Amino acid sequence: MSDLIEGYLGKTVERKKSRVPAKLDYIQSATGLFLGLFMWGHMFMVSSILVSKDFMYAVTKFFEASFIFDGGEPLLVSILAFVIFVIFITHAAMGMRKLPGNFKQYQVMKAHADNMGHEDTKLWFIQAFTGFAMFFLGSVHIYIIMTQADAIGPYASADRVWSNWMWPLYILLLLAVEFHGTIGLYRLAVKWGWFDGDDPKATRKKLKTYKKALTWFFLILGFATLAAYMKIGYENAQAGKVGERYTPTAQVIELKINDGRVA
Ligand code: HEM
Ligand code: HEM
Repeated sequence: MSDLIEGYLGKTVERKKSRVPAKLDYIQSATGLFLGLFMWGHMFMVSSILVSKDFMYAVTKFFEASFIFDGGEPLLVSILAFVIFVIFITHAAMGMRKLPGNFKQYQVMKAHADNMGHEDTKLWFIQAFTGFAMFFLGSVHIYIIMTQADAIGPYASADRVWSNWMWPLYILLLLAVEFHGTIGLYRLAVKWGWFDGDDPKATRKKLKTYKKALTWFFLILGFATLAAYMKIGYENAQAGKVGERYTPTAQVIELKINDGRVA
């Protein structure tokens, strides 16, 4: 009954405003923070290919807990991807509340932003746009990784990027997630006053510089990584090796020794 009254009148029986919006904001910030930090880790793990194929192979096997399960267990990566997907969907559901719902709302927001000429208000627009794009781009990626966790590795990932045409999607997703993530973390720091100190204005300026530096850093790292997978995928396609799995150098040497070819 009280839900019904609040539903129609926008106030509880005690004439108080609901606390739900504040809770939803908190969930949005918490999931955003988690995803933002997760993505930093993610970009470093994925960029292991820039060191060497063997290193990327070792990182993959580490996440499959090959130190416990012989040869690794990709199901663990599927479970991790599922958990991330749930957090991603929760965050997106909270984010939907902030997107303009019709053209009139959009027009009001745009006029307000233009009129204010305030950089942080413009940042909000970028965040709404990149967030919307990730509904589609992020879902495709996470679903594929979750259902094909056994196909992660120096060759399998490169084949997916090149031969399975994931690179155009990754270019867009990389741009969206890097802008959205760093702007989001910046906004969080400002919103909750994490590093305010004695002079919040000076802090905001500093935070802006960090934001810019981090965006550039992760974009350059991300595009270098993507180029590395594209190159390996292209070479595999040229050599007719698409679908072949990578054998780490140590294992190749061992095989050769067992074969009697190396004394
Ligand atoms: C479908 C996917 C997503 C949608 C629709 C979405 C939407 C949004 C929106 C609209 C905001 C603005 C909230 C505000 O300023 O009041 C936001 C904030 C944020 N998002 Fe996302 N987002 C998505 C995915 C992600 C991902 C993958 C990350 C990780 C990099 C992320 C990190 C953040 C952060 C750190 C914030 C700041 C939280 C806050 O201001 O409370 N988001 N998101
Ligand atoms: C547990 C969850 C996740 C796992 C295990 C994972 C794994 C991977 C792997 C293995 C790659 C290399 C390419 C491939 O194999 O297809 C990759 C690339 C990529 N992932 Fe994820 N991913 C996860 C979640 C996410 C999320 C939530 C986002 C952003 C919304 C994201 C954005 C990207 C981007 C942009 C690339 C291209 C990398 C680059 O250009 O440097 N991933 N991911």
